[in-house]
Amino acid sequence: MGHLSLTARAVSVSYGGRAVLRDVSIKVDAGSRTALLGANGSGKTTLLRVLSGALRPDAGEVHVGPDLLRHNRAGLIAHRQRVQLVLQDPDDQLFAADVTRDVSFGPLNLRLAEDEVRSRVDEALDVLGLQEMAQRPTHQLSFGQRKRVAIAGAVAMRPCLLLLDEPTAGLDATGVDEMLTALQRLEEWGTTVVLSTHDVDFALAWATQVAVVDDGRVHQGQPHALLGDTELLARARLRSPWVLELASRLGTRGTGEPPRDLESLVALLTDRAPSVPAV
Ligand SMILES: Nc1ncnc2c1ncn2[C@@H]1O[C@H](COP(=O)(O)OP(=O)(O)OP(=O)(O)O)[C@@H](O)[C@H]1O
Repeated sequence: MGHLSLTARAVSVSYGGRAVLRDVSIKVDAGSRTALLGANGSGKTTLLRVLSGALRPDAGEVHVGPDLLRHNRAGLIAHRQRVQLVLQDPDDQLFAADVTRDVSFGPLNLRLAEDEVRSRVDEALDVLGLQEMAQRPTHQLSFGQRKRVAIAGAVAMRPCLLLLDEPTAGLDATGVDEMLTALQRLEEWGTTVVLSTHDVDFALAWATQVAVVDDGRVHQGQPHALLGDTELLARARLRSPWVLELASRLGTRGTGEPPRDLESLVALLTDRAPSVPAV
């Protein structure tokens, strides 16, 4: 396998005459961790669909490494063997009776030999930490587990690039930790991951490069530079990272000792008065 870069150049998409992406360019470096950030409805899914080949843009081009994505049958088959998109809602993707059958679907469709299918499915379940659930009916799994099964289905296709639409949305803290472990293993396994999120703090903790969707345009850069640009974040209807928010609140409070108890810290961050005055 091995990492490959993914590039979109001058991409525009409109739905019914309404522009969602306007002359957008983005470069996902081979081996990077790229977070695509934007508010609800900003166009993240649309861009991921363009990158995956599922949506043909009105204008612009997509390249994997040096190869141009062509929207004919052969071009799309070749592209999908390298780039896989996992949808936000696992229930849009899972349909087989149990986990193994679901994850086998893609490799079986490639008409691979039985041994090869089995080895790909084992590998995908292992990377996603799902071996113990291999025989379980998918509908009995938790939402977070179903999300990982959907990713395993894409991983079984052995893509170089994995596009994950909101992989942490709707997960509790344990689910997010399990997803982070899976992302780490995918990276070690040689897959470059691009994910969409509106969680600025998650992007700051995970990504090596970020792209912010703002009114049909995409701004790309280093996480610390872009996510420190509070004007851009406000325009894109995204929250500032909590560390910046805390630092700014502490700054306006003068040079005294910062509060150490949770209640006073929450009060500092939210303007909510503590029930017991902080000393
Ligand atoms: N097939 C479609 N036909 C018409 N409009 C669409 C279609 N798909 C998306 N849109 C519209 O395009 C805009 C961008 O949608 P998109 O799903 O790409 O945003 P998003 O950033 O992924 O949103 P969310 O965070 O809510 O998933 C939205 O206003 C949406 O309603």
